[in-house]
Amino acid sequence: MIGRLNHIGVATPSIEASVALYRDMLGATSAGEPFDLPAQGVRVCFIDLPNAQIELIEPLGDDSPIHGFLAKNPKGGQHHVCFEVEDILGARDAMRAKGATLLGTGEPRIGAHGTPILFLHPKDMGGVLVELMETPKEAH
Ligand SMILES: CC[C@H](C(=O)O)C(=O)SCCNC(=O)CCNC(=O)[C@H](O)C(C)(C)COP(=O)(O)OP(=O)(O)OC[C@H]1O[C@@H](n2cnc3c(N)ncnc32)[C@H](O)[C@@H]1OP(=O)(O)O
Ligand SMILES: [Co+2]
Repeated sequence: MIGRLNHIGVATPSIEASVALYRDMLGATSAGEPFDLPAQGVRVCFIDLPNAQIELIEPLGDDSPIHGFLAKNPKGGQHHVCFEVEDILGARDAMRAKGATLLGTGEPRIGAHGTPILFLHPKDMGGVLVELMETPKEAH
């Protein structure tokens, strides 16, 4: 069911500091412009890699879903992995049937790439917060 790895989500207290870290330590120089996703409670910045992206995420607003993570991991850390799927609703129903816990209402929301996304609770996914993202149509 899952397709390519789209991105690795990395939570950080400072996107600016993390962009500098990835640039200076790892030579990752292709960071895009940061942008806010108020509906998702995060500020986002993508670092392009040859085969995927690093998604740097910073809390945005008091209700950000990553405040808890950063309280436990003040320097930030690997937060989630995002896999592409062809059909987000089909994937949702299949995961639900297999006993995965869908986060939020279970209805897809629009993510940082402008396509529908869902999250699966880490407790059912071997301790990994899994994001499913519908493959952008132009990618077909
Ligand atoms: C959407 C824009 C962008 C995109 O790609 O398009 C993004 O990806 S933004 C990403 C930020 N948004 C989300 O993460 C939404 C889904 N996340 C959540 O709903 C919460 O973060 C949740 C429920 C996973 C955790 O919430 P919280 O930290 O407040 O709850 P707890 O502290 O009670 O944690 C419960 C349990 O889960 C473990 N946990 C928490 N976060 C993670 C994580 N990132 N990876 C692995 N495990 C995680 C935590 O340690 C607790 O475990 P326990 O054994 O019960 O102590
Ligand atoms: Co993500």
